[in-house]
Amino acid sequence: MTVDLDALVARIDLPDDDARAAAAERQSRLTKPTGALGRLEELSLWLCAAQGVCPPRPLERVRVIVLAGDHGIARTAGTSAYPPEVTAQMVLNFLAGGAAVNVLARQNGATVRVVDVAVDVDWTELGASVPDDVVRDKVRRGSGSIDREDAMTREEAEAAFALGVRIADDEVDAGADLLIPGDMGIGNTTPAAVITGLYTNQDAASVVGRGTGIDDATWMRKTAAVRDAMRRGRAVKGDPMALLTTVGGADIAAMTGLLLGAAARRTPVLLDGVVSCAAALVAQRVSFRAREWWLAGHRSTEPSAAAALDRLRLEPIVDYGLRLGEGTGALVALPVLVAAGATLREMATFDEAGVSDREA
Ligand SMILES: Cc1cc2ncn([C@H]3O[C@H](COP(=O)(O)O)[C@@H](O)[C@H]3O)c2cc1C
Ligand SMILES: O=C(O)c1cccnc1
Repeated sequence: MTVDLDALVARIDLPDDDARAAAAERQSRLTKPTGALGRLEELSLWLCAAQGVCPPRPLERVRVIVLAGDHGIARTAGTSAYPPEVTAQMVLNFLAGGAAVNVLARQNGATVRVVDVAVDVDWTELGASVPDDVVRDKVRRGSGSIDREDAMTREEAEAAFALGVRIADDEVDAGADLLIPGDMGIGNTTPAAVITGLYTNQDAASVVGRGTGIDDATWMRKTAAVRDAMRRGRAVKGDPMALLTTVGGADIAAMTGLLLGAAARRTPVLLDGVVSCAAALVAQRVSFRAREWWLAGHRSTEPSAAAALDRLRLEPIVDYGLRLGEGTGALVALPVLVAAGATLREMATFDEAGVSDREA
């Protein structure tokens, strides 16, 4: 199967400027001093533009899609503070509802879907029973050690990417009105740093962070691995699918497809941490319009997240020192976006409430 990127790009439009203008006009008539709701006003305009309607509809079916995959670099170079088997164990934790993403989703009335894109496990061997819809579309077991070999074949990258697009389509068809990309994969901050380093023109040391909490010696190994992978990836920077193949990972390829698929379906996205920001950088290389459908939920403490957000020109909604992934940062930001929509939708206008507007 090959992915027709041109056809996908052709389906990506810009959000609705008329709805945005109507939102700005309505904001100016609400019972508050002009501009007094600060960034909530800006977010409400964005939501109207993305939904193509003013006032905005309540967000009723927010879906977190956790894309799980392992990364060979965690085994060969030991770039994580935690062992690789945690990826599969956490997938089971997500399914049982015990992870941070489950708790935060429940708090917000959002739901979580987990997809095994490339977890390095055979579930039956492990003696675990995993629902068919979680494993059905698995692309491979783990991704290659990107400091020395490709993450996967081009065919696998395209299959993973197409899976992401398909997930976006399925979710939107099922009524999703906001998508949150979540990541789970020990070692995944390494390919995220590689991609971000390449697309923001920074060296390895500037984009490598502490991930799950690595010590100095591990940081040095991780930085060397990122440097080597960046060397391998530099030549294919201009070809997003080749970049994903060479130094990405199947889960990151799927996330890239998900972000573009959401844009093609005119569906807003709240980005999360380093992995979704790296996928967003790749997706932006495919379509510059796609970015207009995304908001940055939060600024992770990882240096590559800040670099990527800067390049994407996205100002995060919250900056709470989170460094977890899974979609958690986006879920912490979600109530702010919900509040922005609610004020624009539900506040009385000066006319309705009989409140005197400012003198013209
Ligand atoms: C228990 C646990 C739960 C997690 N949930 C998300 N991550 C996050 O941390 C990992 C990336 O960091 P690094 O590159 O340093 O391995 C990914 O699994 C990411 O999803 C977790 C990590 C752990 C250990
Ligand atoms: O902020 C993130 O997204 C992050 C940080 C560390 C590990 N995993 C994810």
